[in-house]
Amino acid sequence: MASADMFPNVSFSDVNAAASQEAAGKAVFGLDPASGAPRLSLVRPGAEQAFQIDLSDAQIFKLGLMEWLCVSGETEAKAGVEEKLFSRAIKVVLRTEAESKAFSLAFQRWKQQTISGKAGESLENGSIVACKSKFDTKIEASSAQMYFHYYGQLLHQQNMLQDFVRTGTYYAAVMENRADFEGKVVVDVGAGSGILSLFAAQAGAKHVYAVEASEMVEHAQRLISGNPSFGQRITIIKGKVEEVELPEKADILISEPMGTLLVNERMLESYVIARDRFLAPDGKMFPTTGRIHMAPFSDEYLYVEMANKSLFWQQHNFFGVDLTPLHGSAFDGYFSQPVVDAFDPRLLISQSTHHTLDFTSMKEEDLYEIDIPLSFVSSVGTRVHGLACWFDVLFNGSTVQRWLTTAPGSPTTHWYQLRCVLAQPLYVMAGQEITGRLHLVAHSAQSYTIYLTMSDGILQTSTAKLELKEPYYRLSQPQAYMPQDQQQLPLSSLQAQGSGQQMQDGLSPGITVEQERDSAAFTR
Ligand SMILES: C[S@@+](CC[C@H](N)C(=O)[O-])C[C@H]1O[C@@H](n2cnc3c(N)ncnc32)[C@H](O)[C@@H]1O
Repeated sequence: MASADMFPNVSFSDVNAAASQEAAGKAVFGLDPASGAPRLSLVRPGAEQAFQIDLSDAQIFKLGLMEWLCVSGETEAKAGVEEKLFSRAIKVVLRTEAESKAFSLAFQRWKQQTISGKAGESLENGSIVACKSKFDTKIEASSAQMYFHYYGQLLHQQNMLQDFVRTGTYYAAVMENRADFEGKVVVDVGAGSGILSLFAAQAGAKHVYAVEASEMVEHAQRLISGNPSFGQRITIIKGKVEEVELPEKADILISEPMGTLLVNERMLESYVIARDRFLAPDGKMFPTTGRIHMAPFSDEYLYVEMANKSLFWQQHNFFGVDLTPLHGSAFDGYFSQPVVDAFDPRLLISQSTHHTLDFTSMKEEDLYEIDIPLSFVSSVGTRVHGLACWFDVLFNGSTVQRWLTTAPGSPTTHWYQLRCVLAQPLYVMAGQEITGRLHLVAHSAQSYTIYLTMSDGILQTSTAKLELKEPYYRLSQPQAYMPQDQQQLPLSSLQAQGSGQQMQDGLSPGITVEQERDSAAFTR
């Protein structure tokens, strides 16, 4: 397949070389992984790199119907005068006129990515007319690199595929709604291994464009080729959905853009951008809407476990060193980590509330800051240790509406649930109102800072600032549920354990040994 980014059958030669030899191979447009600058690579079979052209200072000249001269320039100061030296000129020959035209368009499009300011910004010698893609202007390059590296590995795709609740629900949602796929053009937004594209093709899609930015495309291509009865109707396109061009509009988008707390990874923004770029008016989206659910919880064990972690810093004589000056910071640090685990829903002390995101109508900017007012009525008199959150998404099919839920008490998914724990718990009575605010602010490392306020409306208000990108994965065997009145780990017992001697194994009685989940560079 010849896409705008890769031309598999070209021949090329170095015009400058004394004994120039024509070589056959492929031409690939992409970004230099080190500098991020756009470049054209001409590669011989066996992946031997022949030439690399930096597009930021390159021009293209038409030599014939299918022949182009790519000239990359270098500026050199000679005797104080800037002189343009043409360091290299490569002749590229395409196979067909159509390919030749696509090659020239791709050259211009990739060259435009050189300009990295904001559109409309003025420079000394004019104003910027093109800009970095929406993704690149929002997201730090180092975060994106780590993110796509993570998804480029089969083990992480396998982790998602093996989440049977997730993958099975997608399969059911597609198969039960064949009418939404049969004879339709589908775009798979962030295709990964290509699994959802294969589901759409199984449901009778006319054609599926599988867009994926990571190196996973190579594996996806093999998976699709190995399933030829469906694979023939799937085209894999390497690139970000913010950047690639598709030849036609889609009738339906399918994607799995959900992270922890629904919004982590900021991929929902890419899903909304893909809607605006690729979806025909009245097209469908699978999933269609998402909801963040929230409820206050009481979990003395969890609270004590978290507070215990910082007791290490209460030692006055650690190899002769007083560690206590750092205890406060360590305590704050542990409570800035949202806890990811599967908890017993009986720990919730009120009905949950939810905040809905309608993927079909929301603006991408709506995801930059999400502000949710909280109001609950406690069903028991207890200590409130924080806010528990989970999410669900709806596949609003023409035939069947299907929900994928990550709620506590439902079959566990790889997202588990998320709890924001207050360093200062509140005490409430049965029937008392709990109010507050959950404020999520997106940042350039593809995640959110969480600001939580909870109040009993009279005397006590507790606040927390948490980093969604750095959760505490508290995963072990399912946590045993202990009724509220039997949770006997008051804070006073904590303080009693403060000596170095008692802290040697770092555990307190009754607390489950946690098992940190694979702490990969990027976790969902
Ligand atoms: C959660 S995975 C889902 C993979 C696959 N659709 C599935 O359901 O198993 C999200 C995928 O989207 C890709 N992705 C994320 N943001 C993207 C973007 N802006 N453009 C293209 N691909 C993106 C990631 O590399 C990753 O493979």
